[in-house]
Amino acid sequence: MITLSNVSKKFGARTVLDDISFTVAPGEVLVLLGTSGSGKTTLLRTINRLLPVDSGRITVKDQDIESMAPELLRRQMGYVLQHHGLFPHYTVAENIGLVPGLLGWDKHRIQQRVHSLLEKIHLSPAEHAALYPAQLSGGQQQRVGLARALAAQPPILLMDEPFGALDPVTRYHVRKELMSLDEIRDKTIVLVTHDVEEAFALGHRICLLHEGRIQQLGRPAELLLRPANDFVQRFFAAQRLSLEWKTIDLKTLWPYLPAAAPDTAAPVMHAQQSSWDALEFLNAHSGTTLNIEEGGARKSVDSAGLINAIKQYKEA
Ligand SMILES: Nc1ncnc2c1ncn2[C@@H]1O[C@H](COP(=O)(O)OP(=O)(O)OP(=O)(O)O)[C@@H](O)[C@H]1O
Repeated sequence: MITLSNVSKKFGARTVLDDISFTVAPGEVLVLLGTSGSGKTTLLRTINRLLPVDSGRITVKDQDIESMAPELLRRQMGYVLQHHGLFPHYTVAENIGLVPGLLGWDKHRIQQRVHSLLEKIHLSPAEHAALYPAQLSGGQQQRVGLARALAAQPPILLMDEPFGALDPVTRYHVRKELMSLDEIRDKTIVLVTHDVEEAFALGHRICLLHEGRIQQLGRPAELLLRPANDFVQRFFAAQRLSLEWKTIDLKTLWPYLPAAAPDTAAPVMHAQQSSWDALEFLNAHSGTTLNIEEGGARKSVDSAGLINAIKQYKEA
């Protein structure tokens, strides 16, 4: 869907993107992660031609973006910003209906789309459509920012720290709710964050950048368990333990779970869930066991058995 080949960019004498190549598959969520100033936003902005590259090539659906009119390119890409980027003097409905209006949709169709999006993001058309952005909470503004990006149904979403302006609790809830919307599910998404937990929660793959260079690009578990270099290793060091538990699902642990007879009274968790989910459950219900179900088979495990299984998996 999106391919970058040897993309480089300088600001003055400073190289901010250095020979970046990757492909984002249709329906994939690629997270650009890295320290401040590593080039994440610059990279995102080259994809919709808000910034020109010095060398290299970017294609969207196999078409070189340089050969496309910027407006046509941007129609395929919703853009979500940290500070929502809503127009302060437009109402919520006008902000969301902006792009469909530019595309010449008729008024009735725009109104229907705005109402349906407001309902999806859990705002009430009657209560919120006529308000101005300043009359909304930060979380509500961020929802409207996403609705605006989705309005004309672009196949691609570019998201720059979309939850970055929210406090940690609101951030977690808004993120969970918005990223599970049906409308989001089939989008191809490139999302910038500096939040490691967020990258692991949202990314099918993570591209870790440092000083404009890709340090490693791969599935979250690959970066964590097979770091390509010392930088990658150090980057995740502080959160390594909890990330490991979140990254390793119960299916992966299956061979190391004790082959105990299932406790018929114990609650059941499907093996697609993470070992973190199982650990949290067992911690919250001390003394209990949990039945893990995988392809019709069940194994029974307690906290000690789970910790032991992780240990064996990592040693294997
Ligand atoms: N328009 C510009 N002119 C000159 N330098 C710029 C410009 N935009 C960004 N830079 C520089 O390019 C480097 C990369 O910036 P960028 O915003 O892409 O980093 P980032 O990884 O998104 O950082 P952050 O997480 O802090 O937003 C930084 O050193 C920044 O100062």
